[in-house]
Amino acid sequence: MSSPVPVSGAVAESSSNAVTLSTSPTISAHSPGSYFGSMNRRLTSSFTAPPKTLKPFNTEDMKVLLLENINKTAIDILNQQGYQVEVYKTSLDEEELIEKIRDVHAIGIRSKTKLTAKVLREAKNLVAIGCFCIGTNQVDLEYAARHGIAVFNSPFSNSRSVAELVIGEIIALARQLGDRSMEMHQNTWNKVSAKCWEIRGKTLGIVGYGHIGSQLSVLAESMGMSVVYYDVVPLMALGTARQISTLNELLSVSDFVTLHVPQLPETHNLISGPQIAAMKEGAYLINASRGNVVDIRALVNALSSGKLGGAALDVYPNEPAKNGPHFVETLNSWIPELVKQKNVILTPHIGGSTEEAQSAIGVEVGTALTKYINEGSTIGAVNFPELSLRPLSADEEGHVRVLYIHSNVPGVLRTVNEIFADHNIEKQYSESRGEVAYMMADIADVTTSDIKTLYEQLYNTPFRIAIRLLY
Ligand SMILES: NC(=O)c1ccc[n+]([C@@H]2O[C@H](COP(=O)([O-])OP(=O)(O)OC[C@H]3O[C@@H](n4cnc5c(N)ncnc54)[C@H](O)[C@@H]3O)[C@@H](O)[C@H]2O)c1
Ligand SMILES: O=C(O)CC[C@@H](O)C(=O)O
Repeated sequence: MSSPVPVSGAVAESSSNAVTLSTSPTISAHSPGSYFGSMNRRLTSSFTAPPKTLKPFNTEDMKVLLLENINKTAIDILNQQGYQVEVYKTSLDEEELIEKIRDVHAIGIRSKTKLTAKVLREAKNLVAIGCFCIGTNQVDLEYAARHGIAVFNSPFSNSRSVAELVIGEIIALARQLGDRSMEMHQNTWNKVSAKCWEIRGKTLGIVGYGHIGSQLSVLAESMGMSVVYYDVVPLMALGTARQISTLNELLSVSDFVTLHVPQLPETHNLISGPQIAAMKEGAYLINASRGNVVDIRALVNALSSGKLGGAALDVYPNEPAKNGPHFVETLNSWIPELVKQKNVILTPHIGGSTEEAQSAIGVEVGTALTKYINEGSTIGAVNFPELSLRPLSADEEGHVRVLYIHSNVPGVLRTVNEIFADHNIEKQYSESRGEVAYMMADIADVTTSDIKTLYEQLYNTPFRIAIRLLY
């Protein structure tokens, strides 16, 4: 544990409850030294008293790594907190990632960065992960939860962008726009109408009627399509759409089939040879969900045999970590065959890549990260119990907020409340999710020396996964 040293004058001045405790630059939320320090930040309060400045650590010690070209809105939010923010436009390969992640308290990624157990094992200081996207399959969520790392995402900020892309692709496939445009770029005039269709009156089959699927349903109906959908749970139909009880039935009645399911073991190769065989002759397949939802070899066979009239793919089993000439055979062995097929639109995972979506995601996930780091709020976490307490106000002197992540076993609250016994517990809230539970508590009548004792006692409890004390 680092030995207490006086806080700097600037911080002491800015905070009414500055204490003579500080931290080393290697501050860690998982070690007893981690809660020492100070934080110069104002919290909003629902009370008339001015907000209290919580001081979990020196903000300049807080290191955030942002990968994959995360939007400026997020960078601004994190910079405004005074964190040290390091930004990369691309993902990092595993070796570089392990090197970088050792040092940081929070990391922001999109869909390319694989935060596996192997990588997370090295992330000794990591408190939070922000997935600046919808999908969280790139993170080992369970490992993260078991090691006290909260994961946040943006569940619907890019849904509209994906739905609009799919609408564009439905028309582009029906009119063979990709091929006509490519021919013109190669100086070939090829005016044809054979197998080109209006979309009015055609049936769109949506697999997965969640945020994206249901948004798409509304757009497609407004253009005169009939919509059917298949989902593993019963869901309210929007407009005149109709839920269908089996995937095979949906496949057999749809002119266009579009996939909007998450990456799960059950959705791996959800569409393969037998499912394609169940589709209508000349139908079209669109996949903007995750790459391994479609068996691409089976798709290539169906395109070359003429069974399918075309396909649009935005996602692939293996995707390059950065822009450039990387969509080649060494990435996925079927690429040379796929790119030869007629009426196939291939896009580089851009479903959610619009200015609107990226800016909204930056705000949403950037804010969730700061609220967790500064206040302990886990609202919006995908692997943690969701909890929040109102911020402390400035007139609440001598208070400490305890954030205690622990194994979900009997007897924890009894033990913890014995540790709190000499103090008034003003608020306490606990929630579990699977094997992990999270307790937030605001404790009154706490002196500076109590903080250290409280921390040490909590640290030594057998159920502890991670602790932070904000004061
Ligand atoms: N291409 C892109 O840029 C892009 C952008 C955003 C999201 N996505 C992907 O799209 C997926 C869907 O996004 P969403 O926001 O609509 O998710 P969502 O969670 O709102 O909806 C998913 C729906 O799929 C259903 N589902 C799950 N398993 C199923 C199965 N086996 N068969 C049928 N339905 C099943 C769920 O019940 C749910 O209703 C995301 O998980 C993400 O992987 C891709
Ligand atoms: O922006 C990305 O990289 C991912 C987009 C999308 O697949 C998502 O999961 O939101």
